[in-house]
Amino acid sequence: MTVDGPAPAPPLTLPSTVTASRTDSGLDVLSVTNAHGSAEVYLQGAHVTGWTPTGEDPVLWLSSASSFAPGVPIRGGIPLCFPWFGPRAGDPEAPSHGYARLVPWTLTAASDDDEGTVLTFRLSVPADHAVADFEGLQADYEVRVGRSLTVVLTVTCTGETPVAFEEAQHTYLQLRDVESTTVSGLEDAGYHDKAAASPADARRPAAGVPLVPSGQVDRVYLGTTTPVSVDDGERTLVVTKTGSASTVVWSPGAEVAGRVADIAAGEWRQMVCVETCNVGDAALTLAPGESHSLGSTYTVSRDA
Ligand SMILES: O=P(O)(O)OC[C@H]1O[C@@H](O)[C@H](O)[C@@H](O)[C@@H]1O
Repeated sequence: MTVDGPAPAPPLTLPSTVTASRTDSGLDVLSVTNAHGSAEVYLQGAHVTGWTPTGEDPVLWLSSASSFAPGVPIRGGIPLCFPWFGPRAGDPEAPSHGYARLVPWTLTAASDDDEGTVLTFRLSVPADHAVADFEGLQADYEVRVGRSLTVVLTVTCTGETPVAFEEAQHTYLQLRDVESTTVSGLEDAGYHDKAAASPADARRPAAGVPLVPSGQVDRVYLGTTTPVSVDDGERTLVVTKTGSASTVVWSPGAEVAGRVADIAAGEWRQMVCVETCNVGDAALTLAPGESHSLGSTYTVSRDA
């Protein structure tokens, strides 16, 4: 089968583990099923919307109220935030979390190995989303679907001047109930509390204890490079990362979720975002010719 999406030139031959289809709304999606697990990846945003290891329950939360429309971010899975995170400083009209999740990426390779299926994508920014400050950046993304899931975003400075940017794998993890879930691995890190009443009050010291998210949680943990474990009482999801110096944890809570059109009533309880990232003080600058890779590996184990 060949991919009928935006400009893979020449069209790639897909392994038998991968099928390509197009939604009624015109989005191209790749479905992966191999001996180790299954996954779905939309070309828009190179967005992994689902991953289920064989015999497990789905690991990624996907909103039942999400839009699946060209140019609209998908709510759930692994949105890629790039080349900025949140609102763009000094540009209130710019889309939240950058343009990478809004535009189709090009599938550049698809193959199987002993551990699963590997898909790679390249971001080609259309003119209506191009931002001059970031024109010198090339972004490539590798998705490995197996017993674990690994995603790696590699950014290369191909221009002639240094470029600064932010990046995040904004992963929504599927839970039983966020308010009885324990997030461990960040307790020794100070954080910037985006939910604080005033910016002057937003810097917080390390909590010293694991986080049990209650109500709205929106935190940028600083200086975090080690794994984060998310235990919902039935299973533990572990996020191991590379090339990342910050971690965002986001749970909207009832009040904020009630104002988000693409989160259905009560569904916020079944997810938490643990985001492998380089944002804020951890933003990166690449000199001409330099590359940087940001990676996350997700594993799941049943609690005893
Ligand atoms: O609605 P969006 O643009 O996908 O963002 C969702 C959330 O993403 C989180 O990463 C941010 O820290 C939150 O502040 C934000 O509300």
